[in-house]
Amino acid sequence: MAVDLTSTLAWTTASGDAATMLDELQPNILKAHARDHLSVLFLRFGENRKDAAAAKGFLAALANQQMKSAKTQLQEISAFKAAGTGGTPYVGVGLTAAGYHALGVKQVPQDESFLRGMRDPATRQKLADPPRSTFDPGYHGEIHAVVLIGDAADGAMTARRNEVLALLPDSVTVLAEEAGLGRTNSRGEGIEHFGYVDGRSQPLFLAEDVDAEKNSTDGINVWDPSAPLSQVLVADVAAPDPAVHFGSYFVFRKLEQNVRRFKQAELDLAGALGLTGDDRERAGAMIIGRFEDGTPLTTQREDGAESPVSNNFTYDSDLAAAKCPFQAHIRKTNPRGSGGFEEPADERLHLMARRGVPYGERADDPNADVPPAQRPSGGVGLLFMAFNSALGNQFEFTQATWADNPGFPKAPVKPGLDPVIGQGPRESSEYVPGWGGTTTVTAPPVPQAVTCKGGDYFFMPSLAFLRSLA
Ligand code: HEM
Ligand SMILES: [Mn+2]
Repeated sequence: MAVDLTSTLAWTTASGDAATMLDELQPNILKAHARDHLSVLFLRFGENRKDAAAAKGFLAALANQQMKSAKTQLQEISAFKAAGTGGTPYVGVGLTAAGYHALGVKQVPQDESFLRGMRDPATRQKLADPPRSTFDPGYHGEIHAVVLIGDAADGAMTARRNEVLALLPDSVTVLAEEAGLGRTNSRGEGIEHFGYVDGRSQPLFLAEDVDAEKNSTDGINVWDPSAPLSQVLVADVAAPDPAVHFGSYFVFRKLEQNVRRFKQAELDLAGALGLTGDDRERAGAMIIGRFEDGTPLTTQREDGAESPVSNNFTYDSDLAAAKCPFQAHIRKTNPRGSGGFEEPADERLHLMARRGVPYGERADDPNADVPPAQRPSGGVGLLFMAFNSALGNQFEFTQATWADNPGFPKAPVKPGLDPVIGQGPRESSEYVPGWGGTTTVTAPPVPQAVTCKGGDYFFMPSLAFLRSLA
């Protein structure tokens, strides 16, 4: 039976075409792979025919020797849960449209944004991206491929990275390498550099994951995180059998975080809204939409909602944004049915599988109450990564039509840009200082503290395609 893309997949009982699909799909797409230690290598292939052959040999060797399937990843997770058995490192590979061209592969994934690439002026304009010349040097030129090597442990990741590098032919250049380093708060939840729990809200593609969410977190009866496979998987047209060989479009963005500026902005907003004492923490929550510990601002006026971090909420009891501002990052990027421009079912289609990892080292504790001057102003950030089945309707839509659009969501007053990731001119926004109150205060714009320093669009093909290159 053909792979049913219209719903979630029960992987433990998958058979036939669905089982083959899992055997040939890369890990980390349907479910996040452990990757607190991550190396991201950006590659460029050589120019001539011989170089293309060498690059193909490299990709096939990676698939044959270093990569595992989505199926194996899921089995490893089960084994770990059952017996604590450790898993193997993740190796993932993606190609840009230019990469397919350089390899001389005729069948190329056809997503329009992918074909244009992130370097294209039209893409840059659409996303309101800074000029490519301001990106880190490794991202100035044409990128052909990305290789991700990830593991829970540094040692295993580094060993695997060195094995991957040893396979590289001389004609393949490493243009850039990023080092992802996961961070956790005192409860062991993953956080980003501004100090907030991240990676919590995700579309879930596996029926088993939806069940786990239902039974071992705050539930799924208010916000249903399930998403059909069609929201992440795409037939791999270059593979031997696109009916069972699938891949996914992969967005990578190196987003530098000026933590000092952001933490100052939290203080400034608390001041502008007249928040006092512990309640000053609410300023940052108004920017993100969750408190640092992940407590959703729309459900609670203070932090402390117990672990596991809640995700079973919508904005239905907060349609006037008296609790959580319209412009808060998580309300802009997932209005949960309250955006006002689309039917809730259509609005959900913009969600993507986020797989980001922080990068950069710092001396201070992100959650400590220290003056902004003691915070890093550069050198740290988020390696934003996400899997999409349609870049234009997911990542690009979220960035351009939601985050960068001052008129989203539909509201009595213009919400303004997403204070975290919005790109473009910022104007003042409205806030309700008293949680659930009626009085509104206008505060100056939160300054931009996230800057894109690199990135591209890739397709992460099936293992069958990669092996077929030999
Ligand atoms: C440095 C940049 C960024 C930071 C610091 C950041 C931070 C966060 C945090 C703290 C959360 C809440 C945790 C969670 O619900 O998982 C979150 C959620 C989210 N972010 Fe970001 N983010 C960044 C970039 C982006 C970008 C570039 C996009 C997309 C264009 C994005 C889209 C989302 C989405 C869709 C959610 C989930 C919202 C929900 O379902 O409630 N983020 N982000
Ligand atoms: Mn704080």
